[in-house]
Amino acid sequence: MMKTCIVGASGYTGAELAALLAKHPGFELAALFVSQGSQDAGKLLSDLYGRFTGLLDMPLQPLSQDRLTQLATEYDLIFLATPHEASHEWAATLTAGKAVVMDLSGAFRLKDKDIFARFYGFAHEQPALLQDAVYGLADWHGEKIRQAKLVAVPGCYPTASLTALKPLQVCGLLDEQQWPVINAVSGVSGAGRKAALNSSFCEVSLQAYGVLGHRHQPEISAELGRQVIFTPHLGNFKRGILATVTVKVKAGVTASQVSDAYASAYQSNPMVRLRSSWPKIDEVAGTCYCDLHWKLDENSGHLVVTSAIDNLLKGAAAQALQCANIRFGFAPESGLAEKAL
Ligand SMILES: NC(=O)C1=CN([C@@H]2O[C@H](COP(=O)(O)OP(=O)(O)OC[C@H]3O[C@@H](n4cnc5c(N)ncnc54)[C@H](OP(=O)(O)O)[C@@H]3O)[C@@H](O)[C@H]2O)C=CC1
Ligand SMILES: CC(=O)N[C@@H](CCC(=O)OP(=O)(O)O)C(=O)O
Repeated sequence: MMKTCIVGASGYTGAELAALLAKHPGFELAALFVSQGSQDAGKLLSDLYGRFTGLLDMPLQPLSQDRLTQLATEYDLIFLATPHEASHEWAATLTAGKAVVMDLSGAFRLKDKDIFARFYGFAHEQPALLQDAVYGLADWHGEKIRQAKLVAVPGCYPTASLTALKPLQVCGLLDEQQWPVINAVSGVSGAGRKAALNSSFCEVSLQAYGVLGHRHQPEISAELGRQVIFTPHLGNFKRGILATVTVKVKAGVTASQVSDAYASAYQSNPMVRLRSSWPKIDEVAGTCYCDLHWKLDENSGHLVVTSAIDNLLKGAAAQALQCANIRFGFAPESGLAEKAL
C-alpha cells in the first residue's frame, strides 16, 4: 500500500479525496492535515461532514513547519487541496524527499510567469518546480504523469472544456481563425467552503463572472495551443459544471469525422462517456465521469459540444486520484468508476 496524506483535508475537494482514498485498494489514507492555525484543527473530518460519521472519523491535524518537512520523507504520495498561495509556498519542501505531490491548486499550472502573476496576483518564485511540474489532464498526459514528481491538477472549468476541445485540436479539425467560445455554469462548491458574500445562499443567482479575465482562460489556451473566449457563470446549485463549447470546424469537415475524433480519443477510456443525448448536471454530480455530446451543422461548420462534470470530482479530487493511479501503476479508473453506482 502507498502511504498517503491530504493537506487541506477540511475543504470541499480535500473531503472528496478522503472519501475516495479511504476505499482505494492501493493507497492507505494515513493522515489528514489543516493549516497550523485552523479553527478545525483537532476535530474529526466527520465532525465537519456528518455523512462520514462512523466511516471516516479521522482527526484533522494542524500542520506545523517542522511537520511539513517530515512529510516529504514519510509519505509516498501527498495531495495538496490548499489555496494557490499555500501550495506555491509548500510544494518545494514537500517534493524534497521521496513523496510525489498532486497539487489541486492553480500554483503550478501556468508555465508563463508573467501570465501567472497577472492572473493569480502574486509572483511565482519556484521556477525550477514550475518548469518540471506536469499538467495533470489525466485522460491526455498519462506518459508524462507516470514520470512526474509534482502534478498540477487542472482547474474544474479547464477539465470540462479541454475534454471537449482536445480531440478536435489533435485531429486538426478546428478552423484556424475562429476562437472557440466556452460558456460554462458551475455549482457554488466551486468557490470552496469558506464563507463569502458572493457565494452565500441569498446572493447566488445565475450570473456571469470573471468575464474576459478569469484565470482559467490562459490555462485552457495554453493547453489547447490557441486562444479561446471563456465565460464562467455561477449557478444556484451545489455541485457540477456544464460547459457549452461552440467552435467552427474547417471547411468540409463532416459529422463522421467529428464522431471519429471523439471515438478515437475516448472509446476505450471509461472515465469519459460519449453520450447519445445532451448530458445533465444531475447525471454526473457525485460521479467521476466527464460526459460529452455534440452536434455539427455541416453547412455552416458550427459545432456545439456540451461537457458535464462534477467540479469537486472529475474537476478536482477524482482527477487528482486518476493522476495518482497512473503515477503508481494502477488502472487509471481504479477507485473511481464504481462511485457512480
Ligand atoms: N472547489 C472546486 O471545485 C475546485 C477547487 N480547486 C482548487 O483546489 C484547492 C482546494 O479547493 P477547495 O477544496 O474548494 O477549497 P476549500 O476552501 O474548501 O478548502 C481549502 C482547504 O485548505 C486549507 N487552508 C486554507 N488556507 C490555508 C493556508 N493558508 N494554508 C494551509 N491550508 C489552508 C483549509 O483549511 P484551514 O483553513 O482550516 O486550514 C481547507 O482545508 C484550491 O486551490 C482550489 O482552487 C480545483 C478544482 C476545483
Ligand atoms: C464557482 C467558482 O467560484 N469556481 C472557481 C473555480 C474553481 C477551480 O477550478 O479552481 P482553481 O482553478 O482555483 O483550482 C472560480 O471561478 O474561481
